[in-house]
Amino acid sequence: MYSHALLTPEQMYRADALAVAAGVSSLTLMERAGRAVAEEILRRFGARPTLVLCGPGNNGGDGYVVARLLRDWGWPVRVALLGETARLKGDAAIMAKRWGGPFESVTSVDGAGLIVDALFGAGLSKPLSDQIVKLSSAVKVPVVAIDVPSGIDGATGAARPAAFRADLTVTFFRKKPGHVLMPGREYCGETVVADIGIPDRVLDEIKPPLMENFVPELPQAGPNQHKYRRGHAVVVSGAAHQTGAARLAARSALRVGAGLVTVASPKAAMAANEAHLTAIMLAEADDALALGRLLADRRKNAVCIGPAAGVGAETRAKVRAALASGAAVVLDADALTSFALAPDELFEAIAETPERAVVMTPHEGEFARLFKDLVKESDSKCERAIAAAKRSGAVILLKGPDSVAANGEGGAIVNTNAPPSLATAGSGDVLAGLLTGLLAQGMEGVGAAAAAMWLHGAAAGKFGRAGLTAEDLPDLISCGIPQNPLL
Ligand SMILES: NC(=O)C1=CN([C@@H]2O[C@H](COP(=O)(O)OP(=O)(O)OC[C@H]3O[C@@H](n4cnc5c(N)ncnc54)[C@H](O)[C@@H]3O)[C@@H](O)[C@H]2O)[C@@H](O)CC1
Ligand SMILES: Nc1ncnc2c1ncn2[C@@H]1O[C@H](COP(=O)(O)OP(=O)(O)O)[C@@H](O)[C@H]1O
Ligand SMILES: [K+]
Repeated sequence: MYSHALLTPEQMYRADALAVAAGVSSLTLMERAGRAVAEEILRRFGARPTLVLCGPGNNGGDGYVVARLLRDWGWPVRVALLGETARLKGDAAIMAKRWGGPFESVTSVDGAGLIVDALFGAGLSKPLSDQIVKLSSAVKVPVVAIDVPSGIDGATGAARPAAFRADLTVTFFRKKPGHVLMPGREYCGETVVADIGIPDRVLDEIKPPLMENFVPELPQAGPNQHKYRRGHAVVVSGAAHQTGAARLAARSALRVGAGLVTVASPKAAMAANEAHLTAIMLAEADDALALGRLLADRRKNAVCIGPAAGVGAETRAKVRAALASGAAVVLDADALTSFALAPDELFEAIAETPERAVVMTPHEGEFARLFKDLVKESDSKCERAIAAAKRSGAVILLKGPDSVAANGEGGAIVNTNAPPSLATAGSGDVLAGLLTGLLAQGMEGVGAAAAAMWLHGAAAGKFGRAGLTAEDLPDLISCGIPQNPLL
């Protein structure tokens, strides 16, 4: 448990304090932190002139340890201090003394072949000064950041207002949200988590509600499996000239293991759908009433509405019919936009049957339409998704390079395996279909959302760097997952 937890800087301070209370000295933690960074440097770089930029707090303290060890191992090392040695306190002051070498002031990065960024870590409390911003943009050599690249907010991943661009970031015990949320993830380069001896059991007290996504445990078909036991997913088709999105979703639902999948089609779109469907079934549902009748068959236990559904009253009525059916519901794209002028109507309809799963899959634009006041940049993507889940009564899968799945209990999972090739038309439809197929197989809301995000990213990852189209994705989904690169 908690092996993929993300700790905010505050929770990390708590973990630190609990470890100290359990008998590990804070100076030992700092020594191990610095040693872990120095060892990672040694693994990747040959000896070269190294400049360690140290800030006024414990991040700087870790920096002195790195400087001392690299120097003792024969590297040419310089230390630059932001502030004065006389003002250093506690463990950082002790480690500065142990370094024992000269201190320069933080003015330039000239002459360095490697920069160790130990300016600010968890304690970043205000925006970087103009001088540091300038310095960060002047760096042309590899950067190894201690804990987080200076300027990145560990809680949100935001750059305040700029940050060092690291090739390698070494953090301790667990990652922070800022390591996985954008833009922080990009600024970190490769992120390594080092064990510095903080016992895992401190997490039983902290109970961190955020985590990084990981290889999902998927429903398994046993030898006595029967297609009706694997769920029946329904995907609502758009109008005659907008049927492709629903078929992408339907194909993905089938591929991910739903026993049966039916496309519920308007009468005028039946011919187009019929021409393209084979294993997937087709049923006519011309309006909300007909959709309600189709979903009255309780074996149809998960329904997806939104991909190219059309924006307006008809889609709103179909959403209400889906929500009233008792099946698990995935609301995507047009199903969300259709409620832009009256989001509370949607939330009230969801509240009528609180026991079944509803998952909404907005991208940032759709999110802003439904949750106008939850778009403040100062809030982390996790906080925004959690607030939206609490308000709407649905699981929120807020998409992007760092998709977040959140539930109303305050938990959130950040996905990190999605390559940028997924930014292609129709890939969201595939995600919605995967989610529907997993819900049909009985997965609960946030678990299904996390698994769908992971499968989606893994499928795209199997393709080359360019050329991926949404049509390729369903065929790249294999549920015998390859080894997770994150583990
Ligand atoms: N488990 C832990 O929590 C451990 C933490 N360690 C290190 O300790 C660090 C946290 O140390 P601190 O709490 O001292 O925090 P930092 O060293 O990150 O920064 C705090 C200091 O920087 C100043 N400051 C913050 N933002 C500034 C800005 N933009 N411009 C100028 N000054 C600014 C603050 O006033 C304070 O003096 C971690 O990032 C990590 O590197 C390690 O020593 C090992 C264990
Ligand atoms: N830069 C990116 N890196 C990784 N994944 C991305 C990126 N941009 C978009 N995605 C993913 O691609 C999908 C796009 O969905 P969406 O915005 O609904 O597009 P569409 O409506 O065209 O299908 C989402 O799952 C999103 O998380
Ligand atoms: K740093």
